[in-house]
Amino acid sequence: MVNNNKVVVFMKGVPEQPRCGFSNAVVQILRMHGVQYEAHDVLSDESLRQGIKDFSNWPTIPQVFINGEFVGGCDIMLQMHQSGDLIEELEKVGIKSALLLAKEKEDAEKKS
Ligand SMILES: N[C@@H](CCC(=O)N[C@@H](CS)C(=O)NCC(=O)O)C(=O)O
Ligand code: FES
Repeated sequence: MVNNNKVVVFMKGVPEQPRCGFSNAVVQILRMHGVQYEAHDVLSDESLRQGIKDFSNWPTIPQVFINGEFVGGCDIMLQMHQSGDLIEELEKVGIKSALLLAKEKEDAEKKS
């Protein structure tokens, strides 16, 4: 499952309707960066809810995987967003963040 897409998210609810503030925060961060991802609702599958915790050895939901590797939950994603590390991690797997694109556009306009 974690290899189905470059970015895979295990969350409570669905991206269109998150059912927890922590899951909602991850959805909002990924939206800001314009990232396409696959999401799984652990509330609709109790075995997935426990299974993903055992798999990543991380006790809570949400969980974000990039290129099959566990990256973190809400706090880590927020930290990576604020530090700029998220842009770098996405770039490593060939995803260009929408925030980076916007910044490049702005810089180009300043020059011209
Ligand atoms: N500090 C966590 C917040 C997430 C969290 O605390 N999740 C709790 C409440 S939604 C959780 O998953 N508890 C276990 C469960 O509901 O299965 C993070 O950075 O992701
Ligand atoms: S469902 Fe209550 S804090 Fe996430």
